[in-house]
Amino acid sequence: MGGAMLRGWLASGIDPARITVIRPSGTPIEGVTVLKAPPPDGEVPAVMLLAMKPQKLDEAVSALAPTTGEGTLIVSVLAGVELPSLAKRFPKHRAIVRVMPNTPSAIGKGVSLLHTDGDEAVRVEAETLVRPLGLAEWIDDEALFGRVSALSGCGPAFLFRFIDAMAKAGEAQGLAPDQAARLALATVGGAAELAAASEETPAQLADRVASPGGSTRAGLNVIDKGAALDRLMQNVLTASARRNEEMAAAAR
Ligand SMILES: NC(=O)C1=CN([C@@H]2O[C@H](COP(=O)(O)OP(=O)(O)OC[C@H]3O[C@@H](n4cnc5c(N)ncnc54)[C@H](OP(=O)(O)O)[C@@H]3O)[C@@H](O)[C@H]2O)C=CC1
Ligand SMILES: O=C(O)[C@@H]1CCC=N1
Repeated sequence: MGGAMLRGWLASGIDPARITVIRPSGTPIEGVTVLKAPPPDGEVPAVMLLAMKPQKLDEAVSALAPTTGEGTLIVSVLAGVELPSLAKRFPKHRAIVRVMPNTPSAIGKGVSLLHTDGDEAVRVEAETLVRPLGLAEWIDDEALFGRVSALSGCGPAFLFRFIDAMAKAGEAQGLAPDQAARLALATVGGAAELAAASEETPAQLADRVASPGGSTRAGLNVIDKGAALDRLMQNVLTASARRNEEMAAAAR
């Protein structure tokens, strides 16, 4: 996820000289400084973005926490790890902002949910930081932030599965796999762009495709029977929210 955000920032024209990536592997990234650990006499960072897995946070804290200062804005994308859990581990900070980004940030089409207990200046700074990555939305209730992280944070994975499922269904009707994959992907991409550009709701747009008594209605009837897709998505988000809460509890 950190790599996707970095790609988005670099593409938006941010000065790479301002960025240092700290990753244990030290795997280089073109254009930016990559270190395996913070330099012992390094500058206090203006912004520190935490993007390791929540399970790796405690391993990382001993090296990272001493490098922050009273002026450091800490931005965490760690799913489930709440502000008090971060503040306890990083006592020196100006403010802490939680961001739940998603991988389309890499192409400037991401969604970033934001949450902080900081002041208006902090909110402006955080929003300015993530704006080049796509849509930015504040969620002021931290419990809600955790519960809805799955919609946009995990959402790309759910949609990638949906694209695959459409392609597999096309294959089952006789299409070659590569052609089915192209058709499914272009259909989802085109439909998403149309919905974004339209003043009509997705439900209205679905009705526009469905000629009365036609083939789309026959397909929609399967999706709509017993609110099958609605119930599936509710179960999906509930499962992700439950896992998020488990990670929150572990970090507390
Ligand atoms: N994947 C996604 O779509 C999203 C992920 N997130 C959050 O992003 C975070 C990372 O997830 P994801 O990118 O999938 O995981 P990955 O395993 O792909 O990446 C984890 C990164 O953390 C680095 N890392 C591991 N240990 C340390 C350490 N001690 N100090 C500093 N960096 C370390 C790794 O470095 P190296 O490369 O050297 O191995 C790697 O770059 C998670 O907290 C997750 O909740 C949030 C929203 C969406
Ligand atoms: O799977 C995860 O836990 C992270 C959070 C959102 C997307 N990926």
